[in-house]
Amino acid sequence: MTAAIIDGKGFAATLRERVAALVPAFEATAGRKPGLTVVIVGEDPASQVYVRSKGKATEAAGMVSTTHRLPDTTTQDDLLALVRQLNADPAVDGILVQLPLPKHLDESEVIATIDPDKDVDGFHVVNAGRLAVGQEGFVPCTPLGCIMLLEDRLGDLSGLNAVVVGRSNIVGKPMAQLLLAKSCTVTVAHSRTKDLPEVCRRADILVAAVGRPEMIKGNWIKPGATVIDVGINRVDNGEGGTKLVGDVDFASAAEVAGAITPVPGGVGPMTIAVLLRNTLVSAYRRENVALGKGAI
Ligand SMILES: Nc1nc(=O)c2c([nH]1)NC[C@@H]1CN(c3ccc(C(=O)N[C@@H](CCC(=O)O)C(=O)O)cc3)C=[N+]21
Repeated sequence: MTAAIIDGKGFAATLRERVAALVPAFEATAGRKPGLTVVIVGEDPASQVYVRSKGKATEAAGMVSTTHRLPDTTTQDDLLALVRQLNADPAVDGILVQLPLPKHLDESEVIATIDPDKDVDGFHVVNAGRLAVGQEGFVPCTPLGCIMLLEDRLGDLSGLNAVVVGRSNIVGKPMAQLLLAKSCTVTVAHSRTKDLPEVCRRADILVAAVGRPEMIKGNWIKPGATVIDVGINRVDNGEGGTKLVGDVDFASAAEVAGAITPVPGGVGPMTIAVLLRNTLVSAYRRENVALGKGAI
């Protein structure tokens, strides 16, 4: 193996500490702590695990964590009414509605109802638009975490060829926008892309966000490239249990890449750390407390 392993878990721990260190100054001025409210509908066990770890991380950073657990039988009107109540609550700086929602609920209407200035997930179309035109708003946590890892590793990204594999609204598209804002030459590849391996081999920065376990192989990677694996796929481990793998075939990719994020321990932990960062930023903005540029 030749690639350096990018320690997302360690970077995320440091980011959470930096967020926590900025909470007391907010509290001293605003007279309250930053608050994140998570809404979860239904009993999906994986979602329950994520929501619990978000709650713990929020409290560990010195912020107020509130969780609304709603039953599977919740109606669209009930859910929209809760979101409107949270929009109006001055103690709530961030609202996160855990996705996916049960099938009878309309996700896009729920997201559209969240106040864009409390949308710490960055999923509202207003925030997607702000990102596209370079205005201040909220950027989705996973792609912002990826940019932080890339800049930590490479410094200035300008002029680099970046290939994003995947075009989802929550990762691929915002990732491409962020890389473009950093002056990369950006290609967005997807399931219909012709000769995907050849396109990937042009990348100095390769971001894999397709949701197909171990699809991207070592011989698709330019020697020395930086590989960011956003995939989190639970697969059979061949011993009657399961394991987590990314969208990149780690063993072969690590022979070729200059640096690579592991799964687990790479991008995943960054997502929660950036959520706390966005909540802190929201709190400072909403109370007009100054947070120096580049402070976090
Ligand atoms: N409104 C909304 N916002 C989200 O940000 C959101 C969501 N809904 N729904 C579910 C996905 C998934 N997600 C993850 C967060 C952390 C890890 C994470 O920390 N993963 C660990 C491993 C965790 C494990 O062992 O299962 C790692 O990669 O090392 C993974 C996945 C946020 N999501």
